[in-house]
This record gives sequence, structure tokens and C-alpha cells, in this order.
Amino acid sequence: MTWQNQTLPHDHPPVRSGGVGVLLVNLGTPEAPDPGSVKRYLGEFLSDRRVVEIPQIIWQPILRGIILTTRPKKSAAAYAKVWTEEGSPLAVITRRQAEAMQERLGESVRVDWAMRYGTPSIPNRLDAMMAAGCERVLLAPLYPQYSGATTATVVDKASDALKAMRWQPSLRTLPPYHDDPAYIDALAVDISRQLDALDFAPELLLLSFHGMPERMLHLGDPYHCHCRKTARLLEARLNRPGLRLRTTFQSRFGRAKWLEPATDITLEEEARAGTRRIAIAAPGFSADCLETLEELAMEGRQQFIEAGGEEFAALSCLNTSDAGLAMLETILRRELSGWI
Ligand SMILES: C=CC1=C(C)c2cc3[nH]c(cc4nc(cc5[nH]c(cc1n2)c(C)c5CCC(=O)O)C(CCC(=O)O)=C4C)c(C)c3C=C
Ligand SMILES: [Fe+2]
Ligand SMILES: [Fe+2]
Repeated sequence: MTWQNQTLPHDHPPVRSGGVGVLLVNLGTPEAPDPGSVKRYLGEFLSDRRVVEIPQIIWQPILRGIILTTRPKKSAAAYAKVWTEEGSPLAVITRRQAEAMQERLGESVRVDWAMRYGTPSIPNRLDAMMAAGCERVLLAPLYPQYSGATTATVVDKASDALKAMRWQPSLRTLPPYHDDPAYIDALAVDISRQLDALDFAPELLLLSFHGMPERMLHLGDPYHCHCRKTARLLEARLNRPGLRLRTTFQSRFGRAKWLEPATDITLEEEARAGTRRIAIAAPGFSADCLETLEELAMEGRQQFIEAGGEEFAALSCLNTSDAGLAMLETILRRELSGWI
């Protein structure tokens, strides 16, 4: 009998196996495309002090009294347009990415996924990982560009869960990968493949990143710089001299000044200025979601065509493309080095 399976003289927790876990995390999404579910989701998301940096005493009455009484109905209608039989695209794609990483990384690692807001929650999946014997966890926020409003909130949430644990796992976090050659290459390969398959030749490729209040940039958030660097490296790597590229920021929310130029305004301005054929990619999103499938592919198309544009194509995110999965495997393996 080894020391490990002797009967212990006290109530002993199960001995863990020293396993390694990888937790892929994305933003979060409602449970269903109905106003009640969207209200619950937005209530949690928009109460995060890192997302809306207005003192809570001022913000909560605005959020509860105005935003959560009006926006959920409109947002639910938008979600309904992109919802699939398996659920919200963001959740479905993130789950598939986790399944594919489990396949690629093999049995020595347990791969799981979570949503920062809503379900499956980070504490719930960390508990499940630990119950399954993971003593080491790589926390992987799937945001290529770092922001306090996205990446940092994932680490906050995991840290809160760890605070309540007597026996914590060791934690590593995936660094931002906005300028990683593996990421830039994956984007270039996947975007080129999609451009080559179009039945028209775009004059302009718009790279649309999610926006944020400009104030966050002035307070030192690197997100804007990371987006610009991704765009610059991607343009060089794409190397399509006949194609003009522009970077824009989408999804303006609230009254504050957001990063510019805005995607919707640019689409209209370009059409009015005579651009007829356009393609749009969203390199900052690891998975297609409401912001790409509805705001860009549906609303964006309408804005461009109504302003005089003729051909419009919204390209897919990396999702579970070969290039995207190979890139994820590369950056995860690098961070797992010494653990597996
Ligand atoms: C990719 C990076 C993202 C940043 C940066 C970001 C910042 C940010 N977002 C809001 C407000 C909303 N965002 C919403 C949806 C949404 N946002 C991201 C990513 C980033 N957000 C994703 C992937 C999604 C899609 C979720 C999905 O379910 O598909 C929404 C909800 C939708 C709506 O009602 O329009 C809001 C609201 C703020 C204020 C912010 C500030 C830094
Ligand atoms: Fe957002
Ligand atoms: Fe949006």
C-alpha cells in the first residue's frame, strides 16, 4: 500500500491528480433571445465597474430606470435574428472551440469554456475543473486585444472565485495576442480565403473593432493601440496592393465619446464618396456574435446600400476555421509549456 491510498485518520478531501485545465472565456450572452433573459444579462454586464466607469450611485439609477427598461426589448429582437437551434452564436462557437482544443491538446489537459457574464459561469467551471483533479489552470480570455473592460474582468472574476477557496489551483493567464505572428497569420490566411471566394472584388476592406469610451484610452487602457497594431500588421501581411484598408470602431453605447472613426458612419461616408464594393472583417472578435452577425452583416449592409453602395460582404470571424483553431492551439501550447 502506498501513502496515497492509506486510510487517513481524519476527514480528508480527495487527493487531486495534479491535472492541468484550460478555461476558454468569452464575454457572455443571454440565455434566450427574449427581453427577460437579455435584461438579466445586460444587468450583470453593465453593472461591471470596469465596463461602465461612472460612479455606481449615478449609474445604477440610469441603468435600472432607463436602460434596462428600454434596451432589452430592442436587443432581444436583434438577438432573435441571429439565434441558432443550438443557442446564441457566441456560446455555440466558444463551446465548439473548446471541444476542438480538447481534441488537439489531448487527454493530458482538460479543456472547458465559460462566459464572463451569464452562464456557464467562471466560478462554476473552475469548481468543475478542480473537482476533476486540475491543480493548474490556464485562464484564456479570448480577446486578442487587451482591455480593462474585457480581459481584466475575466481575471477579476476568476480571482473572486479563488478568494473563496481554501485549496486554490495555480493560475496562469493567456497574454493578449494582438501582435502574435500566429494570430496575424491566421487572420491573413482566413481573410484572404474569404476575399478570394467573393463574387466581386472589394475596393475597400474595413477592419471593424468593438469600440469603447475614448476616455479609457486617455486613462491608459492599451486596447486602442492593440487594435491599431493588429490592423497595421494585418495590412502588411495581407499584402494586397489593390485593396484599400481602413480601421473603424463599432457598437457605440451611451452618451460618452467613443473611439473613432465609427463603423456605421464610415460605411455611409464611403458609400456617399463613391465606394461601391466593400468587405468588412472583425479581427477583434474570436467568434461571430450579435455584434458581427447583426450589427455588421445586417445593419451595416443596409447602411452601406442605402447610402449608395452596391456590393457588401461581411467576413466570418476565425471561429472554428482551420486557421483559427491552429492559432489557438499554438498560443495555448506556448502558455502550457512546463505544465504538459
Ligand atoms: C471584443 C471586445 C469588446 C469590448 C472592448 C467591449 C466593450 C464594451 N461593450 C459595451 C456594451 C455592449 N456590448 C455588447 C455586446 C458585445 N460586446 C462584445 C465585446 C466587447 N465589448 C461582444 C463579443 C458582444 C456580443 C455578445 C453576444 O451575446 O453576442 C452589448 C449587448 C448587446 C446590445 O444590447 O447591444 C452591450 C450593451 C460597453 C459599454 C463596452 C465598454 C468598454
Ligand atoms: Fe461590447
Ligand atoms: Fe451592437
